[in-house]
Amino acid sequence: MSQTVFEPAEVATPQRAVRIAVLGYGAIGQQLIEAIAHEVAPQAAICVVRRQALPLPPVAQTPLAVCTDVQALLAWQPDLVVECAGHAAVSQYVVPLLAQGVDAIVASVGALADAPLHGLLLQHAHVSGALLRTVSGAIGGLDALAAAAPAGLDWVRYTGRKPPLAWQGTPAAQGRDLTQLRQAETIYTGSARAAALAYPKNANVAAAVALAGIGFERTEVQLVADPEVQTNVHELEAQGAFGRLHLRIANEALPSNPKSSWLAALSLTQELRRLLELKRHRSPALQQPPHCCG
Ligand SMILES: NC(=O)C1=CN([C@@H]2O[C@H](COP(=O)(O)OP(=O)(O)OC[C@H]3O[C@@H](n4cnc5c(N)ncnc54)[C@H](OP(=O)(O)O)[C@@H]3O)[C@@H](O)[C@H]2O)C=CC1
Ligand SMILES: O=C([O-])CC(=O)C(=O)O
Repeated sequence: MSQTVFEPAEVATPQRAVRIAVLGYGAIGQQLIEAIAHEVAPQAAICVVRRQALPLPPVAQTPLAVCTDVQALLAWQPDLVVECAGHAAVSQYVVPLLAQGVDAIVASVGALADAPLHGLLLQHAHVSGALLRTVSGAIGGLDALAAAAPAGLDWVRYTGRKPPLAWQGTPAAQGRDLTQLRQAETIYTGSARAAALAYPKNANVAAAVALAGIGFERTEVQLVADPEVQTNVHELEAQGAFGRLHLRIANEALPSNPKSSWLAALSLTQELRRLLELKRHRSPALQQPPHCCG
């Protein structure tokens, strides 16, 4: 018998495989799917949501279904959705899926800087009972920040420092030749809200820090293009009644996208592990071989 994500002894009445929808097949999505198929949930049915209906080869013998619209995805009845496609996919897919009671894990945390969208997500999760999880992504220490917040935080600062190449295609490239940068240049200072909205592919971490700590307006953000660094460096500093926090993390970027850190993909995978574990306790029947859409 092939291996399942759940311990067979713990499964009362096997009925079907857990169905995981993955939004986006880019640098993070491909890492995530490899992890699901090889280790996290080898018997899961996976449906990949793409902008175009391009077929995908199976990963570790797991057939990958492909959907290109929300109606087809809803018809497939996913048990949970993992978003790694960008801010637009949050409103396009996560909102209607949450409304239908589908648990969601969101990597594009910066999308929640759009206050009406954030409100809608929370409302749908509340009404449908679905879980909405955002990831710490490319940073860490958010558990400490969240724990410290109720006791009072005086200030929270986040600095995102990446090589110039990682800022191509962003407002940082306007009026500036990033390839000619010889020293570190601050390309943004301001609130986490404005950072997340202006840099949707680079400031999701700023949004995650804001959500964990003192919110989008009060979280101070600095973004730096730095030719001296080879990694994506994230720094979190905070002071409050608890004491003082300073965390610095130097992340390897994913080979196919210099903007995105490998840790972001690992963090999404870890959140998926946690959610599957929770779902296993809630509905032990989720385990049998898949029946895919697409
Ligand atoms: N929280 C964190 O720490 C981090 C969060 N992120 C978030 O994760 C996202 C994905 O990162 P990454 O994988 O590196 O990015 P990539 O650009 O490598 O991949 C994004 C993928 O999403 C697809 N896509 C884009 N829009 C849609 C849509 N509306 N519907 C379906 N698919 C879509 C793209 O498809 P196509 O090929 O057709 O263009 C592409 O395959 C980022 O945009 C960012 O928002 C990223 C890094 C860190
Ligand atoms: O992956 C990273 O290093 C961080 C990132 O892009 C983001 O915060 O959006």
